[in-house]
Amino acid sequence: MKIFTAQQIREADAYTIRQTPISSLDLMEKAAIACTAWICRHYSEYTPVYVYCGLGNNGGDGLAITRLLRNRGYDAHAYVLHHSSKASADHTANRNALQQQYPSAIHDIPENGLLPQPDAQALIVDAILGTGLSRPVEGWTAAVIGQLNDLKAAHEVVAIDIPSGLQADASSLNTTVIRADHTLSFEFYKLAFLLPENATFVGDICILPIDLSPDYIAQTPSRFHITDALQIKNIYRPRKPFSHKGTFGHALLIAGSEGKMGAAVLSAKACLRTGVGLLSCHIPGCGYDIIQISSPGAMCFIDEQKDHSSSFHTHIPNAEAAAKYKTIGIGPGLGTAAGTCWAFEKLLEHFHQPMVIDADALNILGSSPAMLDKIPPGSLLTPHPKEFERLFGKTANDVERLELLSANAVKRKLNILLKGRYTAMAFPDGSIWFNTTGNPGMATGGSGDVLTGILTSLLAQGYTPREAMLMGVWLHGLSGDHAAAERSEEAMIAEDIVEFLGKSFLELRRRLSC
Ligand SMILES: NC(=O)C1=CN([C@@H]2O[C@H](COP(=O)(O)OP(=O)(O)OC[C@H]3O[C@@H](n4cnc5c(N)ncnc54)[C@H](OP(=O)(O)O)[C@@H]3O)[C@@H](O)[C@H]2O)[C@@H](O)CC1
Ligand SMILES: Nc1ncnc2c1ncn2[C@@H]1O[C@H](COP(=O)(O)OP(=O)(O)O)[C@@H](O)[C@H]1O
Ligand SMILES: [K+]
Repeated sequence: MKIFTAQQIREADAYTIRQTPISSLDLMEKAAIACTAWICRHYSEYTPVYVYCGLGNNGGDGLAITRLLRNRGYDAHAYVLHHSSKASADHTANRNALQQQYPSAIHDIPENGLLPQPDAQALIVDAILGTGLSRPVEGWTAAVIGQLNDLKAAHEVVAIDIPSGLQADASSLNTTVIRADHTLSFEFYKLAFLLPENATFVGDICILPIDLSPDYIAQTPSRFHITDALQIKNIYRPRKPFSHKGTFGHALLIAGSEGKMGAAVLSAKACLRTGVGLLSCHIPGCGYDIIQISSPGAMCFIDEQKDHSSSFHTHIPNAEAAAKYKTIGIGPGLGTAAGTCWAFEKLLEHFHQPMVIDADALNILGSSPAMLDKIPPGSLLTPHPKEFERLFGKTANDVERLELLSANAVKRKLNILLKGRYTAMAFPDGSIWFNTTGNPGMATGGSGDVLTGILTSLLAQGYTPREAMLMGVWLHGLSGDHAAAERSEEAMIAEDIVEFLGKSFLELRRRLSC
């Protein structure tokens, strides 16, 4: 699914009005019908509704929602805030429609006027400012938003299209923005919804289709995207009847150190459960029994060191030997001992196929930036925000961080993801894809190690690095969702993500047969 900028959304709107029989007012009505239906599904007709409307089309939506809620028996009132000198045409048309049917439902609040004190249990609907925001809010408008935010402890807030004050495509850090519990947005996610710094503004997101022109959507290029099930279904390749273990690649996993063998176990299990043909693990001496007992499907090399690994480079003594392994996954629980750093550098001398680099392997790169230049093009780097910062440096806000992520993916021809609620995946072509599967139950030690195993497995099986990243991150989140559904977000642990990989694959297969 594409993510459009506010400007592109305006163009989609205009294109739809030009190319189809639908008028701009009809489109607003569709949007308002969808929002009203959502509100009616979630709040009883005894809920008083206070709709705060601006003077643009976002306010027009609010006025139409007030009328439609009244039609459904709700005690809804529109408070029109005079933050500007003139109202938009569709705002005025909807004001007139509300005035005609329910004159007592409209309340004008002049600039610097006071807001009403909402009844107990009232729902607040924010239709003050939408994608037409042209500057950060300040003065009276900021004060109004501040007052509404102060009511949040006692009232739920539903934002229409986007929380007022939030910029769709730029950082809104240190500006005044509505703090919504739910955001009902039209047709597309906005980039701002996916940034961690906006989590407290956006709340839960619901995307409501309003039938904007499919032609415009298909023809218009976008740099930002959301991965969806259909796309993953197209990437997924079911196994052929005559395939054998050689068909699905041999992966080498370099992981674990004393006290952190669990990370190696989780990665190895995930790699096996994702379908790799053969898996060899290189681990320190202390981990032999642990890996052999926990993951009997994996083969095992033991390092000469007991507590860390320092000789894994010997598996790839020259370019010919590299061909034995389709890919290498390195990093989970590895540690950053001097011998490990040295062996990693030596490994990169002869291994030039795309590999998966995570955790301590990223930390090693962070403290030795020249090594970054030696990472094979096409490799997958999987930092969480702290590892990202160690690798590429600090940024002032989340939008700048996305740019830094993308710039490195392009410059270094790497596939780099940034983990989070909506993991961002940056590709060498400059595009950025966000993943929506997953849940806070995955915020538990070892979840990332599982992802490394999944990605390593998919690369070994011959998926391209881009396919492996898109599909692996999606599967990882979906398996986390299955684990949470069955075992709760609290009780689920990283191993559960591995256990539910099977259910996720079955779901992919089912979708394939639909
Ligand atoms: N596209 C779609 O798919 C559909 C879009 N629809 C809806 O249209 C919305 C976009 O409407 P829009 O373009 O009229 O802009 P909107 O957000 O109401 O703001 C403009 C007003 O705000 C003002 N203003 C701006 N910044 C300000 C500030 N910082 N502080 C104070 N004032 C500020 C500006 O006034 P001025 O700049 O002149 O002072 C003007 O009065 C969109 O979000 C969605 O809800 C649906 O109805 C149908 C389908
Ligand atoms: N709130 C969340 N919603 C969705 N996914 C999450 C959430 N919290 C964590 N995750 C996922 O869990 C994984 C955690 O990775 P990481 O921090 O590297 O864990 P560890 O180092 O303990 O293995 C990431 O893939 C991340 O996207
Ligand atoms: K709004």
